[in-house]
Amino acid sequence: MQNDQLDKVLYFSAAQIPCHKLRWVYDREGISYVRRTRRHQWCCSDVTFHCANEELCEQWIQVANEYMLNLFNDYLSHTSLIFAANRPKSLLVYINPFGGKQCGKRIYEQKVAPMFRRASISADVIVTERANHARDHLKTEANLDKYDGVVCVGGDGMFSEVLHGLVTRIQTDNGVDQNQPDAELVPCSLRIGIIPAGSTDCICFGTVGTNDPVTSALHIIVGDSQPMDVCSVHHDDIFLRYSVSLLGYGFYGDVLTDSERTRWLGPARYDLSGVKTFLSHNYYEGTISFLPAENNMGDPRDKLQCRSGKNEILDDSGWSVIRAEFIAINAASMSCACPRSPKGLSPAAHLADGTTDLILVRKCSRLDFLRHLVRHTNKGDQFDHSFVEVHRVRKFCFQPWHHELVSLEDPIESPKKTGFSSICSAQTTSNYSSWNCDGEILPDAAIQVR
Ligand SMILES: Nc1ncnc2c1ncn2[C@@H]1O[C@H](COP(=O)(O)OP(=O)(O)OP(=O)(O)O)[C@@H](O)[C@H]1O
Repeated sequence: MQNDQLDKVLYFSAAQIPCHKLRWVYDREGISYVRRTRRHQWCCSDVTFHCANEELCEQWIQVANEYMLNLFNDYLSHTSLIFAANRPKSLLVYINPFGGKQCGKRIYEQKVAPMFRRASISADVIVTERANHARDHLKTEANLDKYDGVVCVGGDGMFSEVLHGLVTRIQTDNGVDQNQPDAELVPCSLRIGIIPAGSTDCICFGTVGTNDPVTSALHIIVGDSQPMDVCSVHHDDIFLRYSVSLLGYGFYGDVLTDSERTRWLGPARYDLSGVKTFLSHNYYEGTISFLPAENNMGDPRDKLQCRSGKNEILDDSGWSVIRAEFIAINAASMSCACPRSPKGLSPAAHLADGTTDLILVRKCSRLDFLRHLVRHTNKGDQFDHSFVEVHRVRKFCFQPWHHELVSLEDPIESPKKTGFSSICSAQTTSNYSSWNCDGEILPDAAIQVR
């Protein structure tokens, strides 16, 4: 095959197929594109090149490799994804071997590392040995000057570790006190890549649109980037955590608290805890105060998604205050979509404009709450209920109120905990719920978020 023929065939192959549905496979035998059909099968192939001479074959592979990466560059820029010209050359990779179905190491070694090698990216790999290993290493030891980016192989918890490690390190190096809620944080020049290998992988899904390690590796290789909002969470003047996806009090806090007891179940633990928490049907009293975003930031119900990264500094007037009984308070800084809930908690949440979508679900019947939950999985509008309101906000505070916990089914007496109901209400002894902050439980219920 002549050079120009290869050029044409490769061009047709790459130009006609959306990049997230495209994979390439090549070995000593030749090179082929693999394309996903409508029935989600992998069908081969648009180009296959065979060569008896090994050295010549290597040369073809090298040439084709350069062509393919250039074509993906063109493809990405034509489809208006934000494209950064400076591709990474050196990466620091953290693998959580225990995330999701415990496949992180295999995914990286079999799918991602070969692609990085072919793209001439050098990677220092650390397989974590304990929770917070990646965070602590980034905070104190890692020589960040050596790298163009940090990659985490795992789920949302792993991403959160890397985010905390990096942001904290940059602030420490620059003398910024994270405990000051109004401190101006120093931006971090290193980008974070996510190779999905967790249970929900909601951050990867919300930014890339799919949970596929090969697609994510391609985005990393070509230097694609997506800015993201990061919320800081404080209790009085103590920094607690950063959040990029969901801050949930009530229902999602209770689900997480319960699911932590059954980690051995793997991803199925969320289903079990979801059902138990739903059946418990707890509600919590508290005061939520929030600073609404300006009108030009859109509305959570306008169905207009935005990934642009605009973020103006504005004044702090116009706070609203609501005191009520809530089944759930959720702040979604991104859609929080995942394969199970393709729309997510707030389908039109903007990815990077300095706002979060605050969803307040007030006390309602169990059936009404079920209707609300089911609408996350179908075409119905989950905000179109009298007991649900949603606001796009820049800041908010929550203060819980002491309250004797009662069942909605029986507001006079406390629930009796026998038989099946004891399973359902096993976690309901507290007056407060907890905040689920991107999959981690916060130690305080009273928080300030900006
Ligand atoms: N070697 C390790 N041993 C035990 N825990 C670890 C280790 N490395 C990381 N962790 C912790 O495991 C937790 C869960 O990891 P991860 O987010 O990768 O998977 P997941 O919880 O299954 O997925 P998701 O967060 O998407 O639901 C993280 O909070 C992380 O701190």
